Amino acid sequence: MASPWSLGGALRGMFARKTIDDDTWSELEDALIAADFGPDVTDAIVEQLRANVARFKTTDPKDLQRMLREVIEERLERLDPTLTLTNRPAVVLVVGVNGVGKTTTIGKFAKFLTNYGRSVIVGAADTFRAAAVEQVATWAERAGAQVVRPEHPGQDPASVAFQTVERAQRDGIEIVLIDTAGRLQTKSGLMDELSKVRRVVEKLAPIAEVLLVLDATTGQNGLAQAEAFIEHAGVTGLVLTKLDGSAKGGFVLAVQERTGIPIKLIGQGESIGDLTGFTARVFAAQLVA
Ligand SMILES: Nc1nc2c(ncn2[C@@H]2O[C@H](COP(=O)(O)OP(=O)(O)OP(=O)(O)O)[C@@H](O)[C@H]2O)c(=O)[nH]1
Repeated sequence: MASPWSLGGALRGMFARKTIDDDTWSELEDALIAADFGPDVTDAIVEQLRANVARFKTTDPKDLQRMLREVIEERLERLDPTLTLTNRPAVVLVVGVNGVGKTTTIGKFAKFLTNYGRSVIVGAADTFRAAAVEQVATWAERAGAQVVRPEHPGQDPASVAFQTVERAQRDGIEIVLIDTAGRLQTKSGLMDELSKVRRVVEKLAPIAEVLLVLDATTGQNGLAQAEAFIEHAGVTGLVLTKLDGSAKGGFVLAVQERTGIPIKLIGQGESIGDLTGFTARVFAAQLVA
Protein backbone atom coordinates (compact mmCIF):
# COMPACT_ATOMS: atom_id res chain seq x y z
CA MET A 1 0.00 0.00 0.00
CA ALA A 2 1.26 3.47 -0.84
CA SER A 3 2.39 5.62 2.10
CA PRO A 4 -0.04 8.38 3.04
CA TRP A 5 2.75 10.87 2.41
CA SER A 6 3.47 9.65 -1.10
CA LEU A 7 3.11 12.23 -3.86
CA GLY A 8 1.87 9.43 -6.13
CA GLY A 9 -1.80 10.40 -5.99
CA ALA A 10 -1.23 14.13 -6.41
CA LEU A 11 1.06 13.59 -9.37
CA ARG A 12 -0.82 10.78 -11.10
CA GLY A 13 -2.74 13.01 -13.52
CA MET A 14 0.36 14.93 -14.39
CA PHE A 15 2.47 11.90 -15.18
CA ALA A 16 -0.36 10.27 -17.14
CA ARG A 17 -0.41 13.12 -19.65
CA LYS A 18 1.36 12.70 -22.99
CA THR A 19 3.64 15.67 -22.78
CA ILE A 20 5.16 18.17 -20.38
CA ASP A 21 3.36 21.52 -20.70
CA ASP A 22 2.54 24.60 -18.61
CA ASP A 23 -0.13 22.72 -16.66
CA THR A 24 2.46 20.15 -15.69
CA TRP A 25 4.57 22.76 -13.98
CA SER A 26 1.71 24.40 -12.10
CA GLU A 27 0.38 21.01 -10.96
CA LEU A 28 3.81 19.99 -9.81
CA GLU A 29 4.19 23.20 -7.85
CA ASP A 30 0.77 22.77 -6.22
CA ALA A 31 1.54 19.17 -5.28
CA LEU A 32 4.86 20.10 -3.68
CA ILE A 33 3.33 22.96 -1.70
CA ALA A 34 0.45 20.73 -0.55
CA ALA A 35 2.98 18.15 0.63
CA ASP A 36 4.65 20.80 2.82
CA PHE A 37 7.93 21.15 0.96
CA GLY A 38 7.58 24.88 1.67
CA PRO A 39 7.88 27.65 -0.92
CA ASP A 40 11.68 27.86 -0.99
CA VAL A 41 12.35 24.17 -1.52
CA THR A 42 9.45 23.97 -4.00
CA ASP A 43 10.88 26.83 -6.07
CA ALA A 44 14.35 25.34 -5.99
CA ILE A 45 13.10 21.90 -7.09
CA VAL A 46 10.92 23.27 -9.90
CA GLU A 47 13.74 25.46 -11.15
CA GLN A 48 16.19 22.57 -11.15
CA LEU A 49 13.69 20.36 -12.99
CA ARG A 50 12.98 23.02 -15.60
CA ALA A 51 16.71 23.27 -16.25
CA ASN A 52 17.05 19.48 -16.52
CA VAL A 53 14.07 19.20 -18.87
CA ALA A 54 15.55 21.92 -21.09
CA ARG A 55 18.99 20.37 -21.01
CA PHE A 56 17.83 16.88 -21.95
CA LYS A 57 15.20 18.27 -24.36
CA THR A 58 12.58 15.85 -23.09
CA THR A 59 8.80 16.26 -23.27
CA ASP A 60 8.03 12.93 -21.60
CA PRO A 61 6.40 13.20 -18.13
CA LYS A 62 8.00 9.84 -17.22
CA ASP A 63 11.41 11.50 -17.51
CA LEU A 64 10.19 14.30 -15.30
CA GLN A 65 9.03 11.79 -12.71
CA ARG A 66 12.44 10.14 -12.64
CA MET A 67 14.18 13.52 -12.43
CA LEU A 68 11.93 14.58 -9.55
CA ARG A 69 12.88 11.44 -7.65
CA GLU A 70 16.57 12.04 -8.33
CA VAL A 71 16.48 15.70 -7.34
CA ILE A 72 14.72 14.89 -4.04
CA GLU A 73 17.13 12.04 -3.34
CA GLU A 74 20.14 14.19 -4.10
CA ARG A 75 18.90 16.96 -1.78
CA LEU A 76 18.04 14.50 1.02
CA GLU A 77 21.50 12.95 0.73
CA ARG A 78 23.32 16.17 1.45
CA LEU A 79 23.25 15.36 5.15
CA ASP A 80 24.57 12.15 6.66
CA PRO A 81 21.89 10.14 8.52
CA THR A 82 24.36 7.82 10.28
CA LEU A 83 23.96 7.54 14.05
CA THR A 84 27.27 7.92 15.85
CA LEU A 85 27.08 5.33 18.59
CA THR A 86 30.65 4.07 18.82
CA ASN A 87 31.54 5.35 22.31
CA ARG A 88 31.08 2.97 25.19
CA PRO A 89 28.76 3.82 26.61
CA ALA A 90 27.23 5.87 23.80
CA VAL A 91 25.01 8.43 25.52
CA VAL A 92 21.97 9.68 23.62
CA LEU A 93 19.77 12.51 24.89
CA VAL A 94 16.26 12.46 23.50
CA VAL A 95 14.60 15.88 23.46
CA GLY A 96 11.39 17.38 22.12
CA VAL A 97 8.10 19.04 22.96
CA ASN A 98 5.51 16.97 24.90
CA GLY A 99 3.17 14.84 22.85
CA VAL A 100 5.33 14.48 19.75
CA GLY A 101 6.03 10.81 20.49
CA LYS A 102 9.20 11.06 22.54
CA THR A 103 8.38 8.27 24.98
CA THR A 104 7.26 5.93 22.24
CA THR A 105 10.38 6.74 20.24
CA ILE A 106 12.65 5.85 23.15
CA GLY A 107 10.92 2.48 23.44
CA LYS A 108 11.15 1.83 19.72
CA PHE A 109 14.76 2.99 19.56
CA ALA A 110 15.69 0.72 22.47
CA LYS A 111 14.08 -2.17 20.61
CA PHE A 112 15.83 -1.21 17.37
CA LEU A 113 19.16 -1.36 19.24
CA THR A 114 18.49 -4.56 21.19
CA ASN A 115 17.50 -6.19 17.89
CA TYR A 116 21.05 -5.45 16.75
CA GLY A 117 22.38 -7.14 19.88
CA ARG A 118 23.24 -3.93 21.72
CA SER A 119 22.61 -3.64 25.45
CA VAL A 120 20.56 -0.58 26.37
CA ILE A 121 19.69 1.35 29.51
CA VAL A 122 17.07 4.07 29.65
CA GLY A 123 17.22 6.95 32.11
CA ALA A 124 13.79 8.32 33.01
CA ALA A 125 14.96 11.90 33.51
CA ASP A 126 11.57 13.48 32.81
CA THR A 127 11.03 13.37 36.56
CA PHE A 128 8.35 16.01 36.86
CA ARG A 129 5.50 13.63 36.03
CA ALA A 130 5.34 10.20 37.63
CA ALA A 131 3.21 9.01 34.72
CA ALA A 132 5.97 9.94 32.28
CA VAL A 133 8.45 7.86 34.26
CA GLU A 134 6.18 4.82 34.28
CA GLN A 135 5.37 5.19 30.59
CA VAL A 136 8.96 5.28 29.47
CA ALA A 137 9.85 2.44 31.86
CA THR A 138 7.11 0.24 30.41
CA TRP A 139 8.33 0.84 26.86
CA ALA A 140 11.96 0.29 27.83
CA GLU A 141 11.22 -2.98 29.60
CA ARG A 142 9.20 -4.19 26.64
CA ALA A 143 12.25 -3.47 24.48
CA GLY A 144 14.50 -5.54 26.75
CA ALA A 145 16.32 -2.49 28.11
CA GLN A 146 17.14 -1.69 31.72
CA VAL A 147 15.68 1.40 33.35
CA VAL A 148 16.89 3.92 35.90
CA ARG A 149 13.97 5.64 37.62
CA PRO A 150 14.14 8.68 39.87
CA GLU A 151 14.54 7.75 43.54
CA HIS A 152 11.80 10.21 44.46
CA PRO A 153 9.34 12.32 42.46
CA GLY A 154 10.85 15.50 41.14
CA GLN A 155 14.45 14.34 41.62
CA ASP A 156 16.89 16.51 39.68
CA PRO A 157 16.81 15.17 36.09
CA ALA A 158 20.56 15.68 35.85
CA SER A 159 21.13 13.36 38.78
CA VAL A 160 18.96 10.64 37.18
CA ALA A 161 20.94 11.04 33.96
CA PHE A 162 24.20 10.81 35.92
CA GLN A 163 23.10 7.65 37.73
CA THR A 164 22.08 6.08 34.42
CA VAL A 165 25.48 6.67 32.81
CA GLU A 166 27.20 5.52 35.98
CA ARG A 167 25.23 2.27 35.90
CA ALA A 168 26.04 1.74 32.24
CA GLN A 169 29.74 2.16 32.97
CA ARG A 170 29.59 -0.14 35.97
CA ASP A 171 27.62 -2.87 34.22
CA GLY A 172 29.19 -2.52 30.75
CA ILE A 173 25.93 -1.46 29.06
CA GLU A 174 26.61 -0.18 25.56
CA ILE A 175 23.94 2.45 24.87
CA VAL A 176 22.33 4.97 27.23
CA LEU A 177 19.07 6.64 26.19
CA ILE A 178 18.01 9.58 28.34
CA ASP A 179 14.41 10.79 28.29
CA THR A 180 14.19 14.49 29.02
CA ALA A 181 11.35 16.86 29.87
CA GLY A 182 9.41 18.53 27.08
CA ARG A 183 7.28 21.14 28.76
CA LEU A 184 7.68 24.41 26.99
CA GLN A 185 5.87 26.75 29.37
CA THR A 186 9.17 27.99 30.71
CA LYS A 187 11.48 27.77 27.76
CA SER A 188 14.54 29.11 29.53
CA GLY A 189 13.96 26.85 32.53
CA LEU A 190 13.74 23.84 30.25
CA MET A 191 16.89 24.78 28.36
CA ASP A 192 18.74 25.34 31.65
CA GLU A 193 17.60 21.90 32.77
CA LEU A 194 18.86 20.36 29.53
CA SER A 195 22.23 22.05 29.70
CA LYS A 196 22.60 20.89 33.28
CA VAL A 197 21.84 17.31 32.21
CA ARG A 198 24.46 17.69 29.52
CA ARG A 199 27.12 19.15 31.84
CA VAL A 200 26.60 16.53 34.48
CA VAL A 201 26.62 13.62 32.01
CA GLU A 202 29.77 14.94 30.37
CA LYS A 203 31.61 14.56 33.67
CA LEU A 204 31.34 10.84 33.02
CA ALA A 205 31.15 10.40 29.24
CA PRO A 206 30.85 12.46 26.08
CA ILE A 207 27.38 12.80 24.58
CA ALA A 208 27.14 10.79 21.38
CA GLU A 209 23.87 12.13 19.99
CA VAL A 210 21.14 14.62 20.89
CA LEU A 211 18.04 13.50 19.02
CA LEU A 212 15.15 15.94 18.57
CA VAL A 213 11.78 14.24 18.10
CA LEU A 214 9.35 16.02 15.76
CA ASP A 215 5.76 15.11 14.92
CA ALA A 216 5.46 14.93 11.12
CA THR A 217 1.71 15.57 11.21
CA THR A 218 2.30 19.09 12.51
CA GLY A 219 4.74 19.79 9.69
CA GLN A 220 6.47 23.13 9.60
CA ASN A 221 4.33 24.53 12.46
CA GLY A 222 5.73 21.87 14.77
CA LEU A 223 9.18 22.90 13.76
CA ALA A 224 8.56 26.42 15.04
CA GLN A 225 7.67 24.92 18.44
CA ALA A 226 10.96 23.06 18.53
CA GLU A 227 13.06 26.10 17.66
CA ALA A 228 14.38 26.47 21.21
CA PHE A 229 15.80 22.95 21.16
CA ILE A 230 17.48 23.60 17.82
CA GLU A 231 19.00 26.81 19.10
CA HIS A 232 20.09 25.63 22.51
CA ALA A 233 20.20 21.86 22.84
CA GLY A 234 23.04 20.97 20.45
CA VAL A 235 20.79 18.70 18.39
CA THR A 236 22.75 16.24 16.21
CA GLY A 237 19.85 14.39 14.58
CA LEU A 238 16.11 14.50 14.00
CA VAL A 239 13.55 11.77 14.55
CA LEU A 240 10.30 12.23 12.63
CA THR A 241 7.35 10.44 14.21
CA LYS A 242 3.81 9.76 12.99
CA LEU A 243 4.79 9.77 9.32
CA ASP A 244 2.18 7.03 8.90
CA GLY A 245 -0.52 9.57 9.70
CA SER A 246 0.93 12.42 7.70
CA ALA A 247 0.21 13.62 4.19
CA LYS A 248 3.21 15.90 4.45
CA GLY A 249 6.01 13.90 2.91
CA GLY A 250 7.73 17.07 1.76
CA PHE A 251 8.25 18.06 5.39
CA VAL A 252 11.03 15.49 5.47
CA LEU A 253 13.13 17.46 3.02
CA ALA A 254 11.96 20.88 4.24
CA VAL A 255 12.92 20.12 7.83
CA GLN A 256 16.43 19.03 6.88
CA GLU A 257 17.00 22.08 4.73
CA ARG A 258 15.58 24.50 7.28
CA THR A 259 17.51 23.15 10.22
CA GLY A 260 20.65 21.83 8.53
CA ILE A 261 20.29 18.79 10.82
CA PRO A 262 20.03 15.27 9.36
CA ILE A 263 17.03 13.04 9.86
CA LYS A 264 18.35 9.89 11.50
CA LEU A 265 15.24 7.88 12.36
CA ILE A 266 11.61 7.77 11.26
CA GLY A 267 8.58 6.44 13.11
CA GLN A 268 5.69 5.10 11.12
CA GLY A 269 3.31 3.52 13.60
CA GLU A 270 2.47 2.96 17.24
CA SER A 271 4.06 -0.47 17.65
CA ILE A 272 7.49 -1.12 19.06
CA GLY A 273 8.86 -2.24 15.68
CA ASP A 274 7.74 0.87 13.82
CA LEU A 275 11.01 2.79 13.77
CA THR A 276 13.58 2.65 11.00
CA GLY A 277 16.76 4.35 9.96
CA PHE A 278 16.50 6.97 7.26
CA THR A 279 17.69 6.22 3.72
CA ALA A 280 17.38 9.00 1.15
CA ARG A 281 17.09 6.63 -1.81
CA VAL A 282 14.31 4.55 -0.28
CA PHE A 283 12.43 7.60 0.93
CA ALA A 284 12.65 9.44 -2.41
CA ALA A 285 11.46 6.33 -4.25
CA GLN A 286 8.45 5.97 -1.95
CA LEU A 287 7.69 9.67 -2.12
CA VAL A 288 7.62 9.80 -5.90
CA ALA A 289 6.08 6.35 -6.30
N1 LIG B 1 0.58 6.74 14.32
C1 LIG B 1 1.65 6.96 15.07
N2 LIG B 1 1.50 7.33 16.34
C2 LIG B 1 2.58 7.55 17.09
C3 LIG B 1 3.91 7.42 16.56
N3 LIG B 1 4.77 7.74 17.56
C4 LIG B 1 4.03 8.04 18.64
N4 LIG B 1 2.71 7.92 18.38
C5 LIG B 1 1.57 8.19 19.28
O1 LIG B 1 1.62 9.54 19.71
C6 LIG B 1 1.12 9.66 21.03
C7 LIG B 1 2.11 10.43 21.89
O2 LIG B 1 3.26 9.63 22.05
P1 LIG B 1 4.20 9.68 23.34
O3 LIG B 1 5.34 8.82 23.05
O4 LIG B 1 3.42 9.44 24.57
O5 LIG B 1 4.61 11.20 23.26
P2 LIG B 1 5.50 12.06 24.24
O6 LIG B 1 6.16 13.08 23.40
O7 LIG B 1 6.37 11.23 25.09
O8 LIG B 1 4.36 12.71 25.03
P3 LIG B 1 4.22 12.96 26.59
O9 LIG B 1 4.54 11.67 27.25
O10 LIG B 1 2.80 13.37 26.72
O11 LIG B 1 5.18 14.04 26.82
C8 LIG B 1 0.84 8.26 21.49
O12 LIG B 1 -0.55 8.00 21.35
C9 LIG B 1 1.63 7.37 20.54
O13 LIG B 1 1.05 6.11 20.35
C10 LIG B 1 4.05 7.05 15.17
O14 LIG B 1 5.14 6.94 14.59
N5 LIG B 1 2.88 6.83 14.48
